[in-house]
Amino acid sequence: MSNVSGNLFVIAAPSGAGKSSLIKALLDRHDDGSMVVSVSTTTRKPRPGEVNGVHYHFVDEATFLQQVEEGNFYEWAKVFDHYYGTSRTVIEKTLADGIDVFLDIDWQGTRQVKAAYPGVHTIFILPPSTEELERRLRTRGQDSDEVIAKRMAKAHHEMSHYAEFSYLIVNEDFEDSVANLEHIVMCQRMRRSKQQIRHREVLKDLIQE
Ligand SMILES: Nc1ncnc2c1ncn2[C@@H]1O[C@H](COP(=O)(O)OP(=O)(O)OP(=O)(O)O)[C@@H](O)[C@H]1O
Ligand SMILES: Nc1nc2c(ncn2[C@@H]2O[C@H](COP(=O)(O)O)[C@@H](O)[C@H]2O)c(=O)[nH]1
Repeated sequence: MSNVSGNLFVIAAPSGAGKSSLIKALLDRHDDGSMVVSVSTTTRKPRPGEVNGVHYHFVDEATFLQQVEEGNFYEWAKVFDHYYGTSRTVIEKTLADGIDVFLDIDWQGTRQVKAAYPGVHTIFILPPSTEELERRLRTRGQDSDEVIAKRMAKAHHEMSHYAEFSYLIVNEDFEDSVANLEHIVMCQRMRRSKQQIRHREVLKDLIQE
């Protein structure tokens, strides 16, 4: 990917730790169109209130696998028995337009993104405890006991990958966590714009000579 000017951020966490809520809160604070969350494609069935094209692009398995064959995904993985993937063209176009992009994906997808785009900023969200994680999944009230049990059974494995990420946030107090996430994002934005100013200065000098 060349001439990329937006920043790419991956946020991963065990299911229920709060990553979608944190991304949403950050986007609500910065509603100027400078950052977006990528809408993934999935074979999972919509939860009550989930809207096709807003929360996910909901497709059947055959459609998903055809898109895999066609190379449409930037990354994809099977998570909790369902397929999930990130659209390649949307990511590349949004970044090229100078917009920061958040990917709410699992550790398998994160590995693929790191391999494709080493400049990605990776953030892992931890719950304060296993008990609190389960409480959050239950109070979210959107998954059956069976689904919650499956997600809790996979939580420790997901968390065992935390060291593959550049930043860790323990999501205990929600507002503190949003502030930490915002701090990481703003620091990376500033770094990127300083780099771009420096590149422009160097190019100007070189072209004048
Ligand atoms: N710091 C927090 N304290 C208390 N509750 C929280 C906190 N952060 C998030 N929650 C709540 O926990 C529940 C799970 O959050 P959320 O849906 O954002 O998790 P997630 O990591 O995106 O899960 P999934 O991977 O399944 O999509 C939600 O009901 C949310 O309001
Ligand atoms: N590798 C990918 N993982 C994804 C993607 N979209 C979501 N996810 C992860 O799946 C689980 C479950 O999500 P849920 O909405 O069913 O609760 C969670 O860890 C997500 O981060 C994706 O495009 N690629």
